Amino acid sequence: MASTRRSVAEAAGLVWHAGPTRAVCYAGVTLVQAGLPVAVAWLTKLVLDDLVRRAPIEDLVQLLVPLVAVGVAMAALPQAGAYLGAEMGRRVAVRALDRLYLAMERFVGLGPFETPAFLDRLRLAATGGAMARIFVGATFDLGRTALTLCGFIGAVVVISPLMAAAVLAAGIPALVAQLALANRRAAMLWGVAPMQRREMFYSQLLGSVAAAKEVRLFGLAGFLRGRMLAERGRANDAERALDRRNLLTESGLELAGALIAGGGLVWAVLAAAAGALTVGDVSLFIAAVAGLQGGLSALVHGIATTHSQLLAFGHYADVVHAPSDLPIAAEPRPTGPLRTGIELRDVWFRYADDLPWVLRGVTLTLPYGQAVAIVGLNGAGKSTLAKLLCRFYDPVRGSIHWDGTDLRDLDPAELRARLGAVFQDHMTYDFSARDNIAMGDLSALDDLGRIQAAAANAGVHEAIAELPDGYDTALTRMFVLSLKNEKLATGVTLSGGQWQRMALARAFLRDHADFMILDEPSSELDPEAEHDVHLRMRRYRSDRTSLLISHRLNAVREAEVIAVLSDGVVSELGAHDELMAADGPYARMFRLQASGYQETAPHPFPGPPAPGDAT
Ligand SMILES: Nc1ncnc2c1ncn2[C@@H]1O[C@H](COP(=O)(O)OP(=O)(O)OP(=O)(O)O)[C@@H](O)[C@H]1O
Repeated sequence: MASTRRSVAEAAGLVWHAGPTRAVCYAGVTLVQAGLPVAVAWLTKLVLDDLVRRAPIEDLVQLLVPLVAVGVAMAALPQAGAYLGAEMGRRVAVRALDRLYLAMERFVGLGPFETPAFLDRLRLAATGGAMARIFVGATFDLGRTALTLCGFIGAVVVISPLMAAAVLAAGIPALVAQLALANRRAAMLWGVAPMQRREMFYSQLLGSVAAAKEVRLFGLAGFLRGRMLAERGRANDAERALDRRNLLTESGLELAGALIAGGGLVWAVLAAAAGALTVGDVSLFIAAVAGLQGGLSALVHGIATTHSQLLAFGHYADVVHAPSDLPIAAEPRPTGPLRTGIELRDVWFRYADDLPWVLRGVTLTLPYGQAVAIVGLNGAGKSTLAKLLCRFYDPVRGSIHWDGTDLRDLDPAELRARLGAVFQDHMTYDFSARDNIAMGDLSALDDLGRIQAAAANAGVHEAIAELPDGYDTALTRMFVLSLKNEKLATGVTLSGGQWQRMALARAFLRDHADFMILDEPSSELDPEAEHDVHLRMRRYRSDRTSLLISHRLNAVREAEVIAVLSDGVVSELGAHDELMAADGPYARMFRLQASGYQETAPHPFPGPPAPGDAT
């Protein structure tokens, strides 16, 4: 009930903010439209009665003038109403879209976007939001139908209260049945949402450039198509079951309505023959019963449709009113320039309560102006730690401090404005080369000089300059809309290493950042490029606080502090020389990697021993 109230309030707010004057005009037109059919029926009854009793022509004219006026209004008002409604609907839709995506910005962490239930809700919310204009229009229609209905009920009550009660009584079960159906439809939509999500996943895989190689090489197309169709089949089964139920219920209701109308007609004609009703009464009765039944049926359908739209709209309202996924300080402390460093104090973290711990008490200081490197085996939690430093998640236990202030007491947007980062799974935007780099700092969107400097720092300037349209070349094989001149273009794609340099250029664009996170920034580069990029990064990092994550130990050896992460804790800490002298796991990993570059190194994938080999 509370959620219904909230949805109704949200819809009313959307209408009001879309333009109060327009809303009032639309409501006025709707109100007048509602009264017109009843006025026509009543005036027709009076005209017929006057005709039967041979009333003077002046009396008839007095009735015919308003009857014609009402007819004209009935012809003209729907167009005016449709225009006002459509304009209001467009404005409502824009505002709904804006509010939904504004609300999504409130989710400052990554958690919700990794939760299937949230993703389903988001999809339904987007549908519900897009439905806002239909929902609002349907609500006004519903109001008009209800008012017309009240007018006809009044008319039938005047002639026969008993008949009015019978027709109304027939409508109540219909209303209850339709509401139940609407609830079932909403539950069905929620139930099939995961199937639709999976179906979309398979269909996207089948059409995705990224998956095309493996799909073809491993012959996955048939398998994926089968799974996609299986999901569609399950969703169809659920829809079919509901449609069958609808069919039975609605046929029964229509039949009952027809029987009541027929019975009423017989009664009215017999009553008129016996002199209990006038001819005008019969005409009004026929018009009123038809209007009442039509109106009741429209009302029942309208309520059911609006109700199911309201339930869909509820998902939209849920998302729009959802609090942030991470607690945001009511009065955040300012995030000043980094002065002393960043500290992790006994940080414990797991992605969900039912998942294993990734970090089990990490304590580490990243001193101001120094480069700290984190190394460790796959899955040790290095990227997780980097994400915690961006406050994409909060530690489950322990805390992270920026110059002594807990990250939870800072404004996440202010904190992130002070960070630069290259993530292991960096983005490749289907934009132009210029826009791709500008995503790192939108203030540089129109400053080609800054973009070129960042590209040069990342060692990708020459490659971009040689593209057909230089920095304006679209980096995609899809059709894209340039952010700059809104022209459609298709372009070229870059190699993996070039994309990685683009990600670096984005990070370098933030040359004002206090703290730089580089998570495997050179994993896709050839040895020469890697060497080059590391030289550039070293230059860039000097006098800056940075965190470097890399499996290439040669790349991290110059960091002031190297932390080895294993079993969820920092197991070794120190400069390269200290760690080598300690001869622990770091030294072993380093020697193992170095041995890979020796000509006499053992084969990395030794085959099974040959027959006769000594064991
Ligand atoms: N979004 C997520 N949801 C659930 N578990 C996750 C998520 N991201 C990572 N994990 C798990 O957390 C653990 C640590 O992952 P993480 O990516 O931090 O390791 P890593 O040290 O960076 O590994 P690699 O060297 O392979 O990049 C892994 O077991 C991984 O499965």
